Amino acid sequence: MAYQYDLFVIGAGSGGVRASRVAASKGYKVAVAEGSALGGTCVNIGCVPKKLFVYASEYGHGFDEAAGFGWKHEGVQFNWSVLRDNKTQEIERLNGIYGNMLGNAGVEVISGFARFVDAHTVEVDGKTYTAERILIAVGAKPFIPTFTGSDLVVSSNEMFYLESLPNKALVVGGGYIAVEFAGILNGLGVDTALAYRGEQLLRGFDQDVREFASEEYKKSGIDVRLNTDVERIELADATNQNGARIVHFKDGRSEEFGLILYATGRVPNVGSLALEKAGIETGKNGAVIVDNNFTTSADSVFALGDVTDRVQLTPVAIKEAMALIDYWFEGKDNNFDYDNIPTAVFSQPAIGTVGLSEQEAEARGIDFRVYQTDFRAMKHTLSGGTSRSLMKLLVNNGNDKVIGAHMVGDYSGEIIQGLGIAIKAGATKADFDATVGVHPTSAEEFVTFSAGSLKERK
Ligand SMILES: Cc1cc2nc3c(=O)[nH]c(=O)nc-3n(C[C@H](O)[C@H](O)[C@H](O)COP(=O)(O)OP(=O)(O)OC[C@H]3O[C@@H](n4cnc5c(N)ncnc54)[C@H](O)[C@@H]3O)c2cc1C
Ligand SMILES: NC(=O)c1ccc[n+]([C@@H]2O[C@H](COP(=O)([O-])OP(=O)(O)OC[C@H]3O[C@@H](n4cnc5c(N)ncnc54)[C@H](O)[C@@H]3O)[C@@H](O)[C@H]2O)c1
Repeated sequence: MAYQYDLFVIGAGSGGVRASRVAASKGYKVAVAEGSALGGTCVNIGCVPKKLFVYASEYGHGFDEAAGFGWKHEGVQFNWSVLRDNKTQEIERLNGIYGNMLGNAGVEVISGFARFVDAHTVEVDGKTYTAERILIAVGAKPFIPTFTGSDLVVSSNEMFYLESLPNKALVVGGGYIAVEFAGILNGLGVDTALAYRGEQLLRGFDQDVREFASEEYKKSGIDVRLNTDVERIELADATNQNGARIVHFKDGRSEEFGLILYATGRVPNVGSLALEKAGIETGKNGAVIVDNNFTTSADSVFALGDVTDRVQLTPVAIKEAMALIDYWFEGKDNNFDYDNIPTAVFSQPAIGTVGLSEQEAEARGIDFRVYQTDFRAMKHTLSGGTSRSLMKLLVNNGNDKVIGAHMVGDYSGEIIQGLGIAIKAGATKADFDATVGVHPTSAEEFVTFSAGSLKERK
C-alpha cells in the first residue's frame, strides 16, 4: 500500500524535531504535527525560558555580593514584565528558527493536535494523513494531585507568563522543577517557601548532595519546609479569584500566599491521542511502552522522549531520536545506554551529577571509596556570602574507575559535562590524578583529591 508519508511525527519538541529533520535529510518524506509552539516543552516552557529566569534571578544575589568587591549600588529595581516579555521575544525568535530548520530539511509542518485513526493513519483537525511509520513524540505534561482548592494553584507552564510576581509564594514538590523555581522566585525578591512532603528534597540524588543542597537553599533565603503536606487551599477573599490564597497544611497550620506553584511531577501527554485505535499499549501513568528500538506494540508506530517516561531530559530525547534514525537507516539494533547521563539542576546553588550516587553504588554491591570535600568558593571570601560548595567522587576499588561525580556549587552544570566524558570513557582515579588542574577554579578539586579527602563510610 502507498502511504502519503514515509514518516509522520506527532509533536515538534526536542525528540520530534530531531527525528523529523534528520529523517527528511536522509530522504524520507516527513510530516510533523504540532498542536502548540515549535520546539516543544524545552524551548517554550522548559529548559530555555527557565535558564533565562535563573540568570535573571542570580543578579538578585549578585548586586549584594558585589559590595565586597567595591561596587556600590543604589536604587536597584527589578521589573518582572521586562524579563517576561524579553524572554517571550527570545522564545518566539527560537520558534522561527525551528520553523526554518524543519522547512529547510523539507519537513512539512502541520499545525494542530494529531490523534490516531489506525496504526498507519492519523487525523489532524478533521483531515487524515497516512504514513508507513508514525512516531509519537508528544512529551509530558504537569501532574497536579486533585484536592480541595487544587484549581487555585499553577504549574510550571503558567510560571512563564505570570501577569505579576507575588510578594509571597509557596512551591510544592521536591524535584528539579520545584527547587529550580524556588531559586528563581527567591532570587527575584519573592518571599519563597518550598514545601516537600518527604524527609529530604531531590529524591534519587546522592544523599550528601540532597542534604547539602537543602542547607544551601535555606542559606540563600528559601524557607525550606520538609515533611510538610498541603491539605486544602481556599481563596482569602472568595470574590477575588486572582487574590491571595490560604493554604491549610496537614499539621493544622494555615498561611496566606500570593502564588502557589505545584511542581509534583510530569506525566505522559497521551490523553487525546486515541492510542487504542492503533493498538498501542501503555504502562504506568499512560507511558507508551517501547522495546529497545523504540517500537511500540504496533510495529509501524514508534515512541521516544518524555512520553515513554524513562529519563525526562532534552538531550536524552535527542539522543533517542538519533538512535532511532540509526535503526531505521542503518538497521542498527539499539541498546540505548541510560547509565552515566550527566545532568544539572539549575537551582541556586546548582547541582551537577553524573554516574552513581553513594546509595546506588551500595545497592549494586560495588566495593568503592569516596573522596569528598566542601569549601567556601574563592568568590565568597570577598562577597560576604556564606555559601559553600560540595564535591564528591566515587571510585571503584576493583578497577580504580571513577563511577560517580557530584557537585553542588557555582557552575556545577558546566563542570559536570566534562566529567561526564571522562566517566563515559572509563577514566580511572589515576587518570584524574594525572590531569593538570585549572587554577584557580573550583573544578580543580576534582583532579586534586588525595587520601586526606577520603570519606569514612559506615
Ligand atoms: C520547567 C521545565 C524545565 C526543564 N528544564 C530542563 C533542563 O534544564 N534540561 C533538560 O534536559 N530538560 C529539562 N526539562 C525537560 C525537557 O523539557 C523534556 O525532557 C523534553 O522537552 C522532552 O522532549 P520530548 O520531545 O519528549 O517532548 P516535548 O519537548 O515536550 O515535545 C512534545 C511536543 O508535542 C506536542 N504535542 C503533544 N500532543 C500532541 C498531539 N496530539 N499532536 C501534535 N502535537 C502534540 C506538544 O505541544 C509539544 O510541543 C524541563 C522541563 C520542564 C517542564
Ligand atoms: N534541569 C533539568 O534538567 C530539569 C529541569 C526541570 C525538569 N526536568 C525534568 O522534568 C522532570 C519533571 O520534573 P518535576 O520536578 O516535575 O518532577 P520530579 O519527578 O523531579 O519531582 C516531582 C516531585 O513532586 C513530589 N510529589 C509527587 N506527587 C506529589 C503529591 N501528590 N504531593 C506532594 N508532592 C508530590 C515528588 O515526591 C517529587 O519530589 C524531571 O524529573 C526532570 O527529568 C529536568
